[in-house]
Amino acid sequence: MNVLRNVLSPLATNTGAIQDTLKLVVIGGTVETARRASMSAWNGFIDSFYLTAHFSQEDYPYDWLMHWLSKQPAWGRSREFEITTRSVGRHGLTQTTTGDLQEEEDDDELVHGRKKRTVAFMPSVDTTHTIYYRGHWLRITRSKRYPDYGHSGSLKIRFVPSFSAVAPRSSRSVECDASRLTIFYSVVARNNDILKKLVLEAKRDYEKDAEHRVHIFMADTTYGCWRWNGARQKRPMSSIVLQPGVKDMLLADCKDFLCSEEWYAERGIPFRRGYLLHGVPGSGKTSLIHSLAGELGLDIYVVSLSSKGMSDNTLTTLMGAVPSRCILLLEDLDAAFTRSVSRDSSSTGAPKEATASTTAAATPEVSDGSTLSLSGLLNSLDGVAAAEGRLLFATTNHIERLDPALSRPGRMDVWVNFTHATKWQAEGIFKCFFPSKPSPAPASDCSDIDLDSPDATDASQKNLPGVKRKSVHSIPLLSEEEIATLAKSFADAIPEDELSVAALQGYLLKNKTRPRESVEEVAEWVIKERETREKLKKEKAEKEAKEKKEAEELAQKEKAEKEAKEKEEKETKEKLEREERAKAKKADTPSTSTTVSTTPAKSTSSSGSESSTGNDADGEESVTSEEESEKDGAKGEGKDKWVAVSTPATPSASDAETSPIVAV
Ligand SMILES: Nc1ncnc2c1ncn2[C@@H]1O[C@H](COP(=O)(O)OP(=O)(O)OP(=O)(O)O)[C@@H](O)[C@H]1O
Repeated sequence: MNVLRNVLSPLATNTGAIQDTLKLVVIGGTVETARRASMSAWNGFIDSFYLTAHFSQEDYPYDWLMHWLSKQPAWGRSREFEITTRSVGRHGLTQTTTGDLQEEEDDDELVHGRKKRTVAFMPSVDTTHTIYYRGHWLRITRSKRYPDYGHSGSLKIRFVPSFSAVAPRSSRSVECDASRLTIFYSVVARNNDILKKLVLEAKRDYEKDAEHRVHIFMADTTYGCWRWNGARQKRPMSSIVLQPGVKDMLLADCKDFLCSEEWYAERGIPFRRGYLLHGVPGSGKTSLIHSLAGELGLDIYVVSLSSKGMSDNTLTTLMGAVPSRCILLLEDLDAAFTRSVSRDSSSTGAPKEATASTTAAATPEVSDGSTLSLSGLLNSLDGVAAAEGRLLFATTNHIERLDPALSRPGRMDVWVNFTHATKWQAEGIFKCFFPSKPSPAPASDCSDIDLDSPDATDASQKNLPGVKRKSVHSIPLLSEEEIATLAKSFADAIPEDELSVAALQGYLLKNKTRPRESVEEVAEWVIKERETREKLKKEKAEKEAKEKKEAEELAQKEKAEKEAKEKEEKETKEKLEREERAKAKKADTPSTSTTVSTTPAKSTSSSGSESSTGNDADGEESVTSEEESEKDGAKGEGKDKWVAVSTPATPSASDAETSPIVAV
């Protein structure tokens, strides 16, 4: 008791101080709580005047707004922002910049042969910017949002491109990030009209910029999603040289399909259309699809069925995520089940485990983890989850290798055969390369025209979109008649259906400033081309023969090794078995009878047989025992033969009676 009193006594004397401290704590806490409450009330009050719109990175409006933002002059006054030379938004439009940088940069100029990069200002992540727009102050916050993992505990992260996914055009790989970006737009306004106006303006602006481009999306088999892969300049249909009527037929068919949704719905036909472009390599299949996409204003979604990690599920997911109006491109359909990018004879193209007559699921397990089956492919193309309104284009170099189920009408409605260049095509491509007068078509196709040339009389051409103001190459512009004559001579020198259009293009590219010479030298080139092809063919055949021989030799060697190994294993096994039997035999011998009978073999010949019938049920073992005994005996050659016999540990009376064995 005294001890306790001693402990508490100092406290009792300081009671006043403690009380004061407690008062201070209570008052301080109350004041802080009141301050926080009032702050949040004030913020809530202020926020109640704001309209806030959220734009998520997964959807198109996000791109529109990012595109719009990158063009806002307000960035000139901003104190925190990101500067990027990368294209802006998922759709990667190259933006013009604002302010001083734009004046200093000239996008068209080349520096040491490389194009100058355009610089764009972007809102940095997790900062709030204020922009004045049509009499309103907009508060803009771009922030990262991490996926909601749900309550089930099963975590499924959907990977979406991070902002840095706006990759350079040349890049095929796009950075992935588990987070998504969101933009919040807050504006003080009575109704949401101002936000609607903003979104519409951003959309219009964006679409205007997108007008001259075709956006390419690639299938990402790792995450089962689409990745933006670049925006390409539209290719005019006129730059594709095909037999007369083919382009027009395809274009008309596509247009007709795109405006026939109701017609399909009324008849209960799935609103899809498939085009199979088949034929030799370098004949313009892919180019035509790009050109059609540009003409129809559609994006292209590319799937390579032979890509690593492709499976039925992944393909179904991808097909389900394709937007309603687009071109879905299945490249190299024949390589779908071979996991081979090569198109030589070793690439069968046909499903390995499904014959052409069956559509049964064949799931070839291959080392790269791809488990795409034919039925999986068919289901994803026209199953319940497949998108409506898409134009499916499939290309193949080996139509004969396709499963009929894949190419039947309903899946592939229109087939177009692409052959080697005809004379007609040769003439056409020559004219495309050497136009007789400046063409308004984009410079990347056939109009690499030097407008500084004295022949470029039409000054107005200089302002045409897509026409470069300066060209590195000066192409002489010939008269229409001369071009026609040259084109005719060129076509005459080209053998019908022997060389690919791509090969002709390659030749003309080398001679793009020499139209006359290109015609003079074309016959020689054709001979060289034939020789080269023959040489390549021969080399290929030799290589294949060598590879085949090596493979056969290897197979034989492996077989011989395998056989030798098997033989060795068999012998080892037999030896072990023999040893085990001998051991077992010895183990059967009673420990007390370790004494070895030294009865001469002569006199125990009968006892030996008796031992096999007496103690051993197993005659075989007895024989072995005898054999071993013989072996032992053989060691003492010239002596009498001795056999070892044994007696049970505790011989029964009957045994004692019958056993002829005498332990010495
Ligand atoms: N008919 C054509 N008209 C114009 N250019 C063509 C034509 N065919 C091929 N080319 C040119 O040849 C090149 C290769 O063409 P493209 O890739 O379209 O051929 P492809 O048939 O798809 O070949 P592959 O089967 O190997 O994929 C392109 O640069 C293209 O400009």
